[in-house]
Amino acid sequence: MEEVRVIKPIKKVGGTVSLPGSKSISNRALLLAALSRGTTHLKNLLVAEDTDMMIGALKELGVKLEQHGDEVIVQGCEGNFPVKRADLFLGNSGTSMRPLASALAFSGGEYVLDGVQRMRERPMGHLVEALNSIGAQIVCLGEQGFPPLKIYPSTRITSDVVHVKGNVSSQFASGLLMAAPLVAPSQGLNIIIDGELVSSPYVSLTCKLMARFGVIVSIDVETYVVPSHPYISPGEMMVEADASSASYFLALGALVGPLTVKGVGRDSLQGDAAFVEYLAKTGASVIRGENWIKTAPSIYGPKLQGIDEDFRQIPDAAMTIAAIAPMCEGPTTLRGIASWRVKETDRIEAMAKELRKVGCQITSGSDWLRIVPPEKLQGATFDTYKDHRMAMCMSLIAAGGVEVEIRDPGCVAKTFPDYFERLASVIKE
Ligand SMILES: O=C(O)C1=C[C@@H](OP(=O)(O)O)[C@@H](O)[C@H](O)C1
Ligand SMILES: C=C(OP(=O)(O)O)C(=O)O
Repeated sequence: MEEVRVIKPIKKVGGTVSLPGSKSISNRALLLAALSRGTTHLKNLLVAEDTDMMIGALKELGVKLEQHGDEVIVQGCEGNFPVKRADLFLGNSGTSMRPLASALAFSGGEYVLDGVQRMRERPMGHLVEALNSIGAQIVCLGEQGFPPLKIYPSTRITSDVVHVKGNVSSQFASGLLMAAPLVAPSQGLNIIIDGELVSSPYVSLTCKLMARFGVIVSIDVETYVVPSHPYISPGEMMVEADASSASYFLALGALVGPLTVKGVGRDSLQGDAAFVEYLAKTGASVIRGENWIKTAPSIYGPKLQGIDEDFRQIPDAAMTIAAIAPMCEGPTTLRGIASWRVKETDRIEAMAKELRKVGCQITSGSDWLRIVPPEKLQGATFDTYKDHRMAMCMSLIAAGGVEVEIRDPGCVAKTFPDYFERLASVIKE
């Protein structure tokens, strides 16, 4: 029988919650540590499915890596992976698939990169085209433009300029950036992002982390100039808490708080830390410290207000805004969310379907979603589409004072295995 998690109506939350490490930082740090000269000691690393995928792949590639819970010690191999032939299974982890494809493209080995069925439906075409345009030899073994990928040995970059499209996933640009310093020609590699760049804070995050490993990228409008330079391990690195995971608790604080999250704050490297700026527009009270954020209900009225905003910079945390929309006064419109359609599931479709169950009126288009809250919220049993964020988002509906059931709650393991336990720990009534 399929497992279901029942969440009783949540009337009040309180206290402080600490959160697991950032997925985006953890997977970048693991790869950069492997590409580095020297040993890196990573602390507060996320321990979840997505980081298991990256760690498993690096081990298969012969990287020496020791893990003790959320601490990992990586012996860098300077990009010269000891294992030259391997089949890598990367689950549904975009932050493993796209960066590893790039890092292995010029490593002189022969590799197959594959994942679960949904990963086979998530686009890779722009990245494969970009890599092949500068001398990589990558073919898509199934449908063109999608995994599984076969990487044939190549070591030589044939140009100092590469173009990559930015409108589908920023992970293509991030992958190219991280791979570039070890294979760039002596004058450097110019990575030009063509067209709009979605999820741009993740590319800034990539550059900031590359800098921690000794490589400085210079940016001139849409051109990223990456020097030919080895990565040097910073020795030790502390991973900050995951800002996307924080969004569920920050939303709860705004609905029935106050609640404080620890480990992410004003000085965060992550784009999703800006989630609270959108939350504040609903009228929620937000206070930020260096590495903590506290939210509480609005001081202006009994309900938060629906908002109409462009969310292309924070696609993951944007889902949390959609999830609280049924409890807001007036409609909420999310724009700039086309990338939702190619993530763990088609998140626009999934969100529309599930929010209708609680009585919302929903309209949507290729890159937008409009949610009109019901007069009276209904409890529901939610499907989660093997999407960790659908499960976490739908749990928030209980803060509207109704009982909810979450099907396949275990899918949160992708980025937040003990989400429901941490949720239970902040519920006061
Ligand atoms: O680079 C990253 O760490 C990520 C980039 C975003 O993806 P897209 O760039 O595909 O929107 C985000 O949704 C994903 O969870 C993590
Ligand atoms: C889109 C996501 O993941 P991925 O890193 O697989 O792209 C996500 O975590 O919401």
